[in-house]
Amino acid sequence: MFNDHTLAILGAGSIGQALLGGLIGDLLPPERIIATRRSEAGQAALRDAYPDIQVTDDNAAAVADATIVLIACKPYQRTALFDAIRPVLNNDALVISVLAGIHSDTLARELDSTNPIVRAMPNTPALVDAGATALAAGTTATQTHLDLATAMFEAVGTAEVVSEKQMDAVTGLSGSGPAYVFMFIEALTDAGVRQGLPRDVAARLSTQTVFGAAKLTRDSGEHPAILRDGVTTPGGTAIAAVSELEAHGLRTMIINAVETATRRSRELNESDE
Ligand SMILES: NC(=O)C1=CN([C@@H]2O[C@H](COP(=O)(O)OP(=O)(O)OC[C@H]3O[C@@H](n4cnc5c(N)ncnc54)[C@H](OP(=O)(O)O)[C@@H]3O)[C@@H](O)[C@H]2O)C=CC1
Ligand SMILES: O=C(O)[C@@H]1CCC=N1
Repeated sequence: MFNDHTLAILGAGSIGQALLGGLIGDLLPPERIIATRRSEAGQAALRDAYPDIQVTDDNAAAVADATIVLIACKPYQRTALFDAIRPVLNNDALVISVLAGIHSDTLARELDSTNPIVRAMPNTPALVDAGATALAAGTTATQTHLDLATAMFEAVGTAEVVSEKQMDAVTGLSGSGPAYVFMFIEALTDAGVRQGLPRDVAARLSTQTVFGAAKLTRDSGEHPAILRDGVTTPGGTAIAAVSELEAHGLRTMIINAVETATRRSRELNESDE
């Protein structure tokens, strides 16, 4: 599938490198990958971690021979990057954007191109090959382009195809979701410390509890409410805590948080902030 392809990763920070780590060697040989960063320090770190790929700060040179161009800078950093690549982007190169909120028609207009565009919304667990990515094809992308982009993100976790309209919700849920789960793990750890557990013990127990509960949900295919019922002995400890969480509106809090993040994703297409 990737036999004839050359990949340019423009803005290889956290997300760009997560993908790089999964692709290198398995799907693409390192000599057909080129990655860009602005800073000297960033480029040096890339060269250290991936000595066999090409690293540069020259985005125009990076896209000159690329058949797949992954745009992985922050949304507000894209103007300078687009100015650099606009004159030299190959017309038929597949452009994959992970920029939160930015629509494919906005990207096409800003790049002044009819290139096939696929949007992807990964998340940081891609760094450990446990990412959750949703992908949406822009109007000029074919099924082949979507399949190619999907295969890239499947190298670092799971991938779902959605409509472009659903991308803001995905950004609020799984794109931003690790932040909420990290907060939960931190809070659970503090709760253990509050009850007298040593912090390192509490941290290991809370992390493994979240990991185990996620794995059980995924592997069993059971509804989470059924699994929760399995933990709650009548008159026992877990139901006492569940009642406390319900009283404080855990469910509503999460629904509202995802709604706020989804709205913020929508706003990003309209602003440069
Ligand atoms: N972090 C997350 O959880 C997620 C992020 N995203 C999206 O992924 C994108 C990247 O986020 P993330 O990886 O966290 O951000 P990072 O800041 O880690 O990475 C962005 C990189 O872009 C580089 N960069 C900026 N401008 C240029 C330029 N003109 N030329 C070359 N390199 C450039 C920066 O390099 P330098 O540091 O050298 O200046 C930086 O390393 C964003 O658009 C975000 O919306 C999507 C899903 C999840
Ligand atoms: O906060 C952000 O903009 C990025 C996009 C998804 C997760 N983090």
